[in-house]
Amino acid sequence: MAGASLLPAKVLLSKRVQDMVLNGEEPPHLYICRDGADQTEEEFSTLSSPIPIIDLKILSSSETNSEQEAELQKLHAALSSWGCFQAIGHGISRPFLDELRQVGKEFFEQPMEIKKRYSKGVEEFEGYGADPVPEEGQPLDWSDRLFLDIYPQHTKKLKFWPQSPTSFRHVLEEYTVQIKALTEVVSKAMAKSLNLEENCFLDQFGEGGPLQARFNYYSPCPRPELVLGLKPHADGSGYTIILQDEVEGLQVLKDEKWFTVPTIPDALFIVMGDQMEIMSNGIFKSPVHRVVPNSKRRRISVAVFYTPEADKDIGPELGLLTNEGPKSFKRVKNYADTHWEYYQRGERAIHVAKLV
Ligand SMILES: O=C(O)CCC(=O)C(=O)O
Ligand SMILES: [Fe+2]
Repeated sequence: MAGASLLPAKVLLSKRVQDMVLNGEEPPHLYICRDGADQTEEEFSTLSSPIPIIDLKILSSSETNSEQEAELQKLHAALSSWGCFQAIGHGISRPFLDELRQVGKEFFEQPMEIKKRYSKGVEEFEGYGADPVPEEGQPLDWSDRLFLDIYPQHTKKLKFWPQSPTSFRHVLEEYTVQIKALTEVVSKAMAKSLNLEENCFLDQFGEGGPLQARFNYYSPCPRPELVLGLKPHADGSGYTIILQDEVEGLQVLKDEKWFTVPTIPDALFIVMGDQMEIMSNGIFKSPVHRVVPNSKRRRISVAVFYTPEADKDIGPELGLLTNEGPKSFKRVKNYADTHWEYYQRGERAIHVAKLV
């Protein structure tokens, strides 16, 4: 144990957190990033309620009525203050969401030798493992992941797609179809909430705007106050759609306080990434969020990142640029790569696109 805690990041990241927990190991030093002195558990739970809930069913109807107008205003308010919302009425059935949670759980709960068939290299993104080695001095996340490119079709690398549980591939393919449809509804609603032409964001993403899925497995931690399941960050995506299980852990930073995202079984949590903040000229916020571990229960989530096509220039929608609201961001390309460089250092990247 004592020896294990001095291992370098590269070696630690070639081990799975899940294995350390099964072996009864305490977090090695490179995972330790907190002294347990931030907000208490009680404070988190009392702050858990105000994250807005938006009914996408109301927003997906093509005819505009007063109910839709009110929901669009709610969406606009949610994204300009929180940068995130709980989506209900999204049309993906509860039994299907349960199936996705189930195949994710079954994958991680298999013996290590089966999971290792889908292993990534420590410097790679795709496959089973942990994030690539961060820069020196950066803490490691108390979690394991399975990261997969899921759309467009030609980007899929099936060697990383689990064959067990046997329904994994089929369920993820079906989820991809449903999420792709959802991105259309959400992107159009966001445009309408800003009084823009409804396809404007979809055009910026491009038809081939990639979708990438990350199955996150947060093992319980014997010293939860010392580590994080996922360090504080804002996403580099356009936006991210997160399916949680019944265990809380995701928190969003607002007004310098951490708010726990409640678990709602049939809701999808949608959080803006930096590229949506840029495209909305800063009206929508890309919030910092993190995952705190639990001492007893494991938590699973499935995050799908929706990102503009890599080579496409994106920038603030012209319809938002007025004398009162001058251009706040320049046009950028391949922002996800820049975001990653900064993420590795524990920093945000959005300033690179900012016009002062
Ligand atoms: O596990 C979660 O709920 C959040 C995941 C997340 O923020 C991410 O993968 O970027
Ligand atoms: Fe995130």
